[in-house]
Amino acid sequence: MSETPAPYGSGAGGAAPAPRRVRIPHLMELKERGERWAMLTAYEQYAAEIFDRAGIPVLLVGDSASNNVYGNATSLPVTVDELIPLARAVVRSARRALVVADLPFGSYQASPEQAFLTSARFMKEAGAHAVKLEGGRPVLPAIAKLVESGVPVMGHLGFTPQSEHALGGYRVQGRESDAAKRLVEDALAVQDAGAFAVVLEMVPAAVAQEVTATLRVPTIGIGAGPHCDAQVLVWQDFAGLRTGPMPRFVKQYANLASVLDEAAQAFARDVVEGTFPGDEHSF
Ligand SMILES: Nc1nc(=O)c2c([nH]1)NC[C@@H]1CN(c3ccc(C(=O)N[C@@H](CCC(=O)O)C(=O)O)cc3)CN21
Ligand SMILES: CC(C)C(=O)C(=O)O
Ligand SMILES: [Mg+2]
Repeated sequence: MSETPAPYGSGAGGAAPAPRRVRIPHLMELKERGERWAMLTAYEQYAAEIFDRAGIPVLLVGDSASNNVYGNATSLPVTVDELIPLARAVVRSARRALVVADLPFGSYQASPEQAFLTSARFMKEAGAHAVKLEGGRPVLPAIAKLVESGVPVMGHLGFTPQSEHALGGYRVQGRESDAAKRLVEDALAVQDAGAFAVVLEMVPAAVAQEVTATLRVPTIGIGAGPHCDAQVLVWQDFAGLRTGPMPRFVKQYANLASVLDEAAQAFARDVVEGTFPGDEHSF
């Protein structure tokens, strides 16, 4: 009769049956029905559990862990060995969401074979359900190789942070009409190579609208206007955990930094003043 408490890390549901995992065909159905959806990044257990419980259907273990977990200034330095344990934690913690692992800079550009070996590591060692990689024409053979080999691929066009030095910084892409035309062509090529979705980062809303209308697979916008099939934000941005200047495309839905600031100050004060621990915390 006594209830055994769920062990730490077992998730909120305890003995509840595992809900059905979101599958890629479902994302196509949502597009056909005109239903929009949200994606968030996640890099660890509690964020993954919370977003999964909230019904976010796709979680991205972004290479943005580089500058949101590992303390780097950009996404360039993060390695496969650093991302795999984070992806594993998210896969273990999300019961329903599809978990996509972002392939970091240098782990797929050399050849389709390199892209496959890196993706196989994310799938075998972390249990990732799909991978994401950046770029258009240069990565089409890699996308085709992955898809032929059973690896679902999410594309990423527009501003591609791994190329920030080549692109000359954080800038909107596809503003000129020839660049917009190339973006639509690249998106079609990425789809035709087999990608199941395409992230569009920092592109004019009208261009993202055209890509969204052209593609059969869903577009996922970040700074790409309201017409995409889905939207993605980095979780430390949307939750206000990160402080400092935010890109214009971020909407802050909470202010976790100030919540934790106050909590840390209160804890420190209680310890200094001797009011923590109290009798109720002591044995
Ligand atoms: N926390 C975080 N959020 C992100 O959205 C994000 C990352 N990290 N790391 C990887 C990339 C880098 N990205 C970024 C980073 C900065 C800007 C930025 O500063 N944008 C400014 C300037 C735009 C301009 O000059 O045109 C903005 O106001 O949007 C944009 C995208 C998006 N990704
Ligand atoms: C912002 C998303 C699309 C991303 O690539 C990342 O978080 O690394
Ligand atoms: Mg990324």
